[in-house]
Amino acid sequence: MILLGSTGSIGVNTLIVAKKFGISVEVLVCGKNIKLLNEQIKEHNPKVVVIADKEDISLVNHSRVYSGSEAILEIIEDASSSLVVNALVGFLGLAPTLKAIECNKKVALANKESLVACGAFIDPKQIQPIDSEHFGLWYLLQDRPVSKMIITASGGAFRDWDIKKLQNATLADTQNHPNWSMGQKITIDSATMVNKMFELLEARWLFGEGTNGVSEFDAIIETKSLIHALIDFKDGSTTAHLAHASMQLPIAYALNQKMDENILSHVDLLKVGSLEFREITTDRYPVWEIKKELLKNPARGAVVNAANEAAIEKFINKEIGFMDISKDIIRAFEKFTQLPKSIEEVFLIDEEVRAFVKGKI
Ligand SMILES: NC(=O)C1=CN([C@@H]2O[C@H](COP(=O)(O)OP(=O)(O)OC[C@H]3O[C@@H](n4cnc5c(N)ncnc54)[C@H](OP(=O)(O)O)[C@@H]3O)[C@@H](O)[C@H]2O)C=CC1
Ligand SMILES: CC(=O)[C@@H](O)[C@H](O)COP(=O)(O)O
Ligand SMILES: [Mn+2]
Repeated sequence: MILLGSTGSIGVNTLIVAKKFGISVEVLVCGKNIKLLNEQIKEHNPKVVVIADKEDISLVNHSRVYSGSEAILEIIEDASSSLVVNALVGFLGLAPTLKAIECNKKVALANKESLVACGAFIDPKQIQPIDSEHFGLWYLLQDRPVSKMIITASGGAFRDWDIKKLQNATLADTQNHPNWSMGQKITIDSATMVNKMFELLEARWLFGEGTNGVSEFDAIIETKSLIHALIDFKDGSTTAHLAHASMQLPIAYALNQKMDENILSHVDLLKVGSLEFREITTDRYPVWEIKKELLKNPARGAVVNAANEAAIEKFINKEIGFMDISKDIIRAFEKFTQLPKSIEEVFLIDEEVRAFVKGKI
């Protein structure tokens, strides 16, 4: 397989699962964590590696090392593996997703930003979702009419905070996720609830298309992250996908569709005792205000994604407070209303929205 983002949270879990199933690793791609990359090279013996910066090439213990985003695309084209696991973070993951699809490779997709920004131009048949909620929906889906798909949110780091204190929350505060251990950006997205908004879009692109496409999607908070997805069927039944909070189960299915062995221990409901559900409210999660409008026009995800990435950059640089991330997103959403008509337009909108949020236009 080709693994993009090998040193991240999903990347590391992917290598654990690949080892368990004896899946060979042809290409490793990462950013700046050369120390971990060197350990991965020793253990998985890839044929080629790609890193972010040219200056770091000499630090990598491998004879075939390339750098930069163009090199990622070239390697996807040249490599013989038919499976690309995309665990890059952010909009930079989109071009590799598109390249893998163009090369007719199967994409095991963790990089949700690909679908959020460009779902209108991606054929869901070429995607196997790694995101836990979409894996849950895929797992639950049967040949029966569905009335609604529901995904769950943990509520993020600030679900129990006094709302008045949220504006002054720090980057370190955002990283205290109650249930999952994940990369920095998605953990911020979880705290703003942008992650769940993105996941509604992801669900819409994956399951909302075609003649039997589902027309209603929503999210609720389940504080223990044991239920990941629910499906309301037209007949009045609701089914739920329960599993412990580990990405190894979705990854295992993405790498190996036939699963006849145990990956996780079962959830013991007697030990769990009780579950708590909460509504996602706009006072704590202001970005939820645009949910309805966004789901009506999911191609506007390109705007929301770009605004979110630019606002997060400002938050990390301490130029804005935590609640301003959502304000910036809403401001951009109100200003940019055009729908991209092509992939090229997605990239143009992305550039323009970033410039707007950063105050350059
Ligand atoms: N973590 C999770 O449980 C889940 C994550 N996702 C999604 O999966 C994706 C990855 O998330 P996660 O693993 O948490 O993120 P991380 O931040 O942990 O990992 C990101 C990976 O991308 C690499 N990377 C960053 N910039 C570059 C670059 N310029 N060139 C090459 N590689 C680069 C990083 O390399 P390095 O560290 O070496 O700089 C790292 O390997 C995100 O889209 C996220 O939303 C979805 C569901 C669950
Ligand atoms: C593991 C996974 O799929 C994440 O997307 C997770 O759902 C994030 O947690 P939140 O529910 O807090 O957004
Ligand atoms: Mn998720």
